[in-house]
Amino acid sequence: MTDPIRHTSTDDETKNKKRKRKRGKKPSEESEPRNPYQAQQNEEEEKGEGDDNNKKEKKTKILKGKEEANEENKEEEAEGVEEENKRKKNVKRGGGSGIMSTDSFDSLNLSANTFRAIQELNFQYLTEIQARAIPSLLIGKDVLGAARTGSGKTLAFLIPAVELLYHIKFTPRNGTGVVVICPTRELAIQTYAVAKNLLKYHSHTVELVIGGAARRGEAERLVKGVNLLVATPGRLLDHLQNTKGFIYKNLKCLIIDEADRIMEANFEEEMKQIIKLLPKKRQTALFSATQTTKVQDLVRLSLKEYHLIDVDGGRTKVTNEGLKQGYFIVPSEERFILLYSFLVKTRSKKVMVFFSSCNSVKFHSDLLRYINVDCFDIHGKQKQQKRTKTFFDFCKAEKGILLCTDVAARGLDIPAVDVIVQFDPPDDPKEYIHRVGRTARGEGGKGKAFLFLIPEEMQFIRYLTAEKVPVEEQQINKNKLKNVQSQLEKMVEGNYYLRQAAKEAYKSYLLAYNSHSMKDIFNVHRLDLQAVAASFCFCSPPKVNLNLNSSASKFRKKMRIGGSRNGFSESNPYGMQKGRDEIRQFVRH
Ligand SMILES: Nc1ncnc2c1ncn2[C@@H]1O[C@H](COP(=O)(O)OP(=O)(O)OP(=O)(O)O)[C@@H](O)[C@H]1O
Repeated sequence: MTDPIRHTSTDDETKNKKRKRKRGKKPSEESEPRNPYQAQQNEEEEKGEGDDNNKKEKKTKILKGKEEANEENKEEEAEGVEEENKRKKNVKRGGGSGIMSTDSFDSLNLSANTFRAIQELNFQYLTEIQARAIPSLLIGKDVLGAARTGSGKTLAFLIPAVELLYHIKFTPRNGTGVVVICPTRELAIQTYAVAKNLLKYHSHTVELVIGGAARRGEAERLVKGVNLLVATPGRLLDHLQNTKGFIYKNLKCLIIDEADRIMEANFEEEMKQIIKLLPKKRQTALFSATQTTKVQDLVRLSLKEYHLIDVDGGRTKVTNEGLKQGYFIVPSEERFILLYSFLVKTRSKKVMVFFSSCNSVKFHSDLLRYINVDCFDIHGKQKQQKRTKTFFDFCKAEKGILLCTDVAARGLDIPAVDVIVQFDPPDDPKEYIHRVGRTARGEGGKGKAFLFLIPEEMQFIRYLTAEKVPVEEQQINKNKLKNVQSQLEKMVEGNYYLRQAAKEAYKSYLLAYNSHSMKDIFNVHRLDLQAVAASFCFCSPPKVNLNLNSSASKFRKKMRIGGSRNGFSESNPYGMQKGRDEIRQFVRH
């Protein structure tokens, strides 16, 4: 069969657009809280410090000489210093719009081995969250850390974790001293890679335990002694309960990344059990870009006296400076056509497209490939090996399209993503923030994000605005939309596999819609099924067994028990959160 809407790739761009992250520019002149472990540092470090001191002494002499020669400039300099101090005051405590602080890594007095690993990353200055969280964690405080996406939270908790292991001289015989819990396997893989890098010059052991991986190999490594363990909740609990010889009684520090996500319904129970099993006498750190009341539950459950570090409190917007955000109001039947036209236009870019279900990712990736739009796809129904390979391949790619579910919404630090498309809307504004946070990361990062909404969903913008997310409507140039609907319909009709995939995707779209947490906006009963079917390339709605009414009535019943029909109010702008009986995140329909 010939492809009716094949497009050529002869105009493939050759631009090499590797972007380097900008770094902080000015060194700090303020003295830093001293690392309490400093006195214990070993000979190797002392030698390093000795060299440093010599250099510092030399530098001071040169500066002194210069000062004497420039007596007359002193006044000007003093003014300059005052200006600089004012500027620093702003930047240091979040007054600036960037993410960097003026503190450098050498001000932290880290062990030579950690410092060397950081130097190799070419990082010189701390980000704001690092400048504020690391000193507190180094002195053993519990921390609840909030800072926008892409602002360096990973190092903010991993550096103190590594320093802790170093200073208490943990060896494999001591078992696990630090556990880091991440909500998704890919995020755990990424965090493990950063931890491994930081530990490069240390002798401590680091391991990863995640669902979908070979459990036995993990167990064997745990028994040998893993000092820093990165894990997803389910697999961690499994090992805590079932792996004999896994020593966790010496645990000194528990770190929970994406803390609000970790407390979503499908992890909450596991987290409670994990916390019950782990030693009570330990340090705990919770981090996320977004906080919810659920985080407060976790705080009560796991933190003692803690430092609340909210870097972005008081900002007028919660998303990154370099991020331009827009939304399209597009009728259901034109959604795929708009996406297709958009992806063809942005072929030279690195784009992530979010869907509400695994089946939808699967169908759309099959369909796009079929019409010669190459793409990656990642979702929870794939084997872990494939997921991991896709993740790394997309990380390495300079351009390309990744279709994904919210499994890729949190924490992933994929280099140089240009555009985020939310083809299906997120479950709430917080998930929106995490999705768009996959671009414009780090200091000076730039990117674009586009949200697709059907006219019935327009109210969602109100909730984004209330959460300080600046979005602007984008006009659709109808002349630029590819006129391929009838060809697509014929193509899907004529291909058994595509037709089946389309049917599954259509069904999953409706089920995901039905389980949306903001039901007053995303009401499945208001959808025009003919138009929805068209967006899945059907000329009329396919027959699928949904039983939406029964789930909807179950939902309504639950809400009545809760005492409120919709739960909307000023203080609860999303409504219906507490009583929701179906969790849409990571849907596996
Ligand atoms: N001090 C630093 N200087 C320069 N770049 C840094 C620094 N610290 C971290 N980065 C880089 O910034 C990027 C974002 O960091 P990270 O992934 O830790 O963000 P995050 O705050 O955890 O984001 P998210 O909320 O999305 O999980 C990474 O590529 C990281 O290597």
